[in-house]
Order: sequence, then structure tokens, then C-alpha cells
Amino acid sequence: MPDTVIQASNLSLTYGSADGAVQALSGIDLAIERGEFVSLIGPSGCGKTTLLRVIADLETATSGSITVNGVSPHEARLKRSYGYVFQAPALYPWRTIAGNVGLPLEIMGHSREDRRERVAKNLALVNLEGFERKFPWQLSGGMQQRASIARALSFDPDLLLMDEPFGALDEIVRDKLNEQLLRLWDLTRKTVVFVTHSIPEAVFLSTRIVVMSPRPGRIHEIIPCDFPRDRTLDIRETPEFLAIANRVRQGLREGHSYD
Ligand SMILES: Nc1ncnc2c1ncn2[C@@H]1O[C@H](COP(=O)(O)OP(=O)(O)OP(=O)(O)O)[C@@H](O)[C@H]1O
Repeated sequence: MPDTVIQASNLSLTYGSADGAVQALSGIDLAIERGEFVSLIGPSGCGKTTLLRVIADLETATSGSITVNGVSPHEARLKRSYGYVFQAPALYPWRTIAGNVGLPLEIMGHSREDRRERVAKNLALVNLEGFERKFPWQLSGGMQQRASIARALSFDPDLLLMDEPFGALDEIVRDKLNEQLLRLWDLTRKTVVFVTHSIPEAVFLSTRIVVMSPRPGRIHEIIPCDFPRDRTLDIRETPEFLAIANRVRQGLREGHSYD
């Protein structure tokens, strides 16, 4: 496996629409190394989701180049190199939690026994052991989102792409899930690319923060964030944390993000 998980060079993407073209990404240069936790932050419309979708081969760049694990996003998708977590949990209501988490494995043809083992392991990773037989509607929003993270991890990809997974949750639940996600990242050594609108969330979780600006979507600045991997929520009170949060806020302002 190459050490560089994602390498984007001069990547641009223009959507064609009935009322004209929208340049969603322009001149994106970004390299993400194995084991990093990289957040993409910026205002609505700056291209965060589009960039994640290009990595996942759900959109194709108009120009420039990108590799995922050293191959094209299309080949990486065929090799099931990543798990994708959406903003809404998107669990099938008629399937149990085990049925939802094991669905990718079912599609990939894993045996019943192997599925049961992997589902149990991944539910334990997101602290949902014992919930196999419940249905999604029997779980809180935060628990459903944890189940969708377990589903993304079910086939053990090294790369996790997360599009504002906790955006719809209240702050207390979000704090808890941020801590759990960080522990999971530390334990599994996955590479995470995480989209958020929240400055504290980005600073708490990331090893680097990519500040994006809109019209067209560009990278304004990349801010390193080198707290220990096993950080806890109390670091949010430290001057170092506040200094990085201020830098991100300043970067967003310079990108004319809130005009
Ligand atoms: N399928 C599409 N067709 C046309 N334009 C699109 C399409 N998807 C996104 N766009 C436009 O591309 C730009 C970037 O959108 P994108 O969803 O990537 O931004 P974002 O930063 O993720 O926003 P948000 O934070 O609101 O999710 C926006 O101007 C959006 O309206």
C-alpha cells in the first residue's frame, strides 16, 4: 500500500446545469498520508461534498488528476478501498441493525458466519454491542449514525470518507461521538477524510484542516493540528486549541466565506 492515500493535483470540476455551468472545484492540490485525519471545512457551496464524491468515484473531475491508494478512484472503488458515511444514517428500516451493518458483506458474498463475526466486531467498535436484533427506529439518531459508521467499516477499508456525519445531532451527542470516533481512528489506524461546518469539531478531530472557499471551490489554506492522537475533549479549553480555532476562523474570513 502506498503511504499517500489521496493525491489530487490541479483538480477541477464544473457541473453543467440548465442555467449555466457551476465551477464546484478549481485547482485543488492535496496529498493525504496514511493514518491522517483530515477535515474539509468551509461554507455551503465551497465544494466539500463534491471533493469527497470525486475521491469516492461518485463524480468525475473535469480536469487535473487524482489517485486513491495509488490508483484511479474508479479502480479504488472496485477494490472497495473506502467506506462512506453520509449525513443521514440511511439505514433500511425493514432490516435489523445487524442486517444493515452486514449488507455490504452480503452484497460482496461473505459467508453467514463471517458476516456475523464482522458485524459483531464493528458494532463493538462503535459501542453498539447487543443491538444486532434491533431495528433502526428503536435507536436514537446518534446510535443510528454509529450503526452507519459500523456499516462503512464492515469490510475493513483503510479509508473512511465522512460527509458531515454528526451535522444533524445535538451538541452533547456530537461531543460524545467525536470522542468515540477519535478513539476508533486511533485504534484502527484508518485514514479519515471528514467534512464539517464546525470549527471546534474540525480542530478536535483532525491532524490537518483544509479550509475551503467558494465560487469557485478552492483550498484557501491547510492548517496542521498536532495534538496527541489520544486527545480528550478537555483540550478544547487550552490556549493551543483556541489558537488553531482562531486560525481556522481567520482563514474562513479571508476566503470571503461569510460575505
Ligand atoms: N449535481 C450538481 N449539479 C449542479 N451543481 C451542483 C451539483 N452538486 C453541487 N452543485 C453545486 O456545486 C457547488 C459545490 O457544491 P457542494 O455540495 O460540493 O458544496 P459543499 O461545500 O459540500 O456545500 P454544503 O456544505 O452545503 O454541503 C455548489 O454551488 C452547488 O450548488
